[in-house]
Order: sequence, then C-alpha cells, then structure tokens
Amino acid sequence: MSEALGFETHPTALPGCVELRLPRSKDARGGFIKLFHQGAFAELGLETTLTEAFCTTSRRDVIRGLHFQRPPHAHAKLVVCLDGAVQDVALDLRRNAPTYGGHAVVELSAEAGNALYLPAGLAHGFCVRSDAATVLYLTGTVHAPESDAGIAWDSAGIAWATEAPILSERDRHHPVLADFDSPFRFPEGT
Ligand SMILES: Cc1cn([C@H]2C[C@H](O)[C@@H](COP(=O)(O)OP(=O)(O)O[C@H]3O[C@@H](C)C(=O)[C@@H](O)[C@H]3O)O2)c(=O)[nH]c1=O
Repeated sequence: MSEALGFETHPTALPGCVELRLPRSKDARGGFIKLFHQGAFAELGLETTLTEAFCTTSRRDVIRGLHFQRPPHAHAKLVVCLDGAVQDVALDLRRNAPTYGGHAVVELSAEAGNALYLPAGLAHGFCVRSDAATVLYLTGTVHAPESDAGIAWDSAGIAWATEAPILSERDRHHPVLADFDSPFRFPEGT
C-alpha cells in the first residue's frame, strides 16, 4: 500500500493497475469525497494529466465493455462508482506483460469510496450489482472515436456477476481476445 494526501493505492493482479481508496469524510450534512489531486497522483506515480470526464448511469445487470483507446490515443483511466455498486474489471492487453490476457476484478461502490486506476494498455468494463449505478471516468486523453475499440466481454474468462447481461449493440460485436492483435507493449502501455 502507498499513501499520499489521503489517497491510498492497493495493488491488483495487474502491474500498474491499482485500487485507490479515496479521501473522504462525513458530517451532519452528508459526505465529501476527493477524486483527484495532481500532487498526490504524481507522488503515487499515476497519470496527472486527466483531460476528459464523463459519467454513465446504468441499471442492474448492465455490462459495459471491454473498452480501450488504441494508440496514438491510448490513455490511463480513473473509474469511480458514485452511486450503487459495480463489479469493475481491467483486462491486460500489453504484449510481453507477465499478465497479458489476464484480468483484475475490484468491487467499486459509493459506500466503499474506492476507484480503479488503469494505465494505458488495459481494457475496461463493469457489471452493475445494484438496482442502478452511476460511474464517473477521468481519462488521460480525450475521446477519439476513430481509436475507440473493444474486446468481447465474454472472451477473456471473466466470471461476470450476472447471468442475464444487458449489453449495447456495439458491445455485442467486439473481436474476441484470442483474435486480437494488440498494439500495446509492456511496460510502456502504448
Ligand atoms: C466513451 C465516450 C463515448 N462518447 C459517445 C459515443 C456514443 O455516441 C455515446 C455512448 O458511447 P458508448 O456506448 O461507447 O459508451 P459506454 O459503453 O458507456 O463507454 C464506456 O464504457 C466503459 C466500460 C469505459 O471504460 C468508458 O471509457 C467508455 O468506453 O457517447 C463520447 O462522446 N465520449 C466518450 O468519451
């Protein structure tokens, strides 16, 4: 575990991919949670240039993913569950990584106040475990539709937490991991 300004990183099964426990507090009004601090991220060796933020809402059993951006628009990603709970998954696509094709699973929830940080070269997806979930992303490069890509959610040996997944049309048609010609290298990520 490493710590900077109340941000704690905890390792996952994939090198460079960490669970972050976020600084937070509560008082009579409600709660406070900090998602990003440039100095703390620098100290922890995480990407400090986060250029775009977006948010999704999803209902129970929704699976989104497994998504990534290809070079030259590959990026690190910070994923936070602001409401509800999700089974969050990172898939290693970095050639020569000891964990290539392997994945990490972290339960993210508003209650736990945690986040998943994925370096470039990993695909990301999640499955909603609560009635609804709000997921916020911060990314190291802006959305580049021509580089936005995916791996089939059911091709990487992930034990998803639903037997009745709800998927987007796009997410039904990604290539399977076994056919994927990865542009990513380890340890650089891009
Ligand atoms: C990802 C993204 C999508 N869009 C647009 C494209 C499309 O019209 C609409 C919905 O896009 P999608 O169906 O790809 O959204 P979604 O399936 O929610 O995509 C997200 O999935 C999770 C798992 C991630 O990791 C995210 O980075 C992102 O890829 O939003 C943006 O404008 N900016 C963005 O950054």
